[in-house]
Amino acid sequence: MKKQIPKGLYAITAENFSNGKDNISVVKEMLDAGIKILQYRDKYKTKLEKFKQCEIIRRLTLDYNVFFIINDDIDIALSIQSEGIHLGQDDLPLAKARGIAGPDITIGISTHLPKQALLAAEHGADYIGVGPIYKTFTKDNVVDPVGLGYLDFCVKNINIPKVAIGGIKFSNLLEIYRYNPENICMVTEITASENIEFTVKKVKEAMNDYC
Ligand SMILES: Cc1ncc(COP(=O)(O)OP(=O)(O)O)c(N)n1
Ligand SMILES: Cc1nc(C(=O)O)sc1CCOP(=O)(O)O
Ligand SMILES: [Mg+2]
Repeated sequence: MKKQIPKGLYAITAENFSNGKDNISVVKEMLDAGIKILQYRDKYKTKLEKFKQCEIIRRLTLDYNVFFIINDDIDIALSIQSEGIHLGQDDLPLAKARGIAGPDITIGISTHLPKQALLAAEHGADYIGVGPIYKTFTKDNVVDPVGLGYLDFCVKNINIPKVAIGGIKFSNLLEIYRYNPENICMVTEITASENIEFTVKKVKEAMNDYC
């Protein structure tokens, strides 16, 4: 049976913005700090390297009862039985991904425009990424910031969970929080933090995210 993505803070790995640490050690710090939704994202490793890291992280996420999502690689997601996969507008189409992965896996779809959000919801996505809200340097070839207007549109018109993403920091968190998306995603604010535990706890408290 499909598990529902929990509400709250959503974290993503970014080994190249992790102060020289590898994904595994950053993930351990994130889980100890209380992260409950984690996406594995790595654009520089081979499939085998990603698979090996994901196998380790899968065991950790089961121990910590964390909702684990794999970016891009459906085959890795299926082989380690993650709760979810995340796909972008240039990845495999949602219907094809659903056909391969089956009904019980959560599929998240990145969206940057109202039409993309409406289509993703209509075609059975389990959540949408809404972004980049602000300018971000974490992702190559990223589209221009969509701003708070697009978040407002999604909150008012899309009835599956919305994950606000892109350039979100503790300093602008409350601007996003007042729109009340189900999830707020921070990448480098967490991975590049000198004290991940402190940062995660501070953010979760500000979001009233106590799970
Ligand atoms: C929660 C969330 N939202 C958006 C993205 C971006 O996905 P995509 O457009 O496929 O780009 P890459 O992450 O693959 O570079 C995401 N990963 N997570
Ligand atoms: C991976 C990704 N996808 C985005 C999108 O809008 O689709 S923004 C993004 C990176 C966000 O990183 P940070 O929190 O460090 O700005
Ligand atoms: Mg992708």
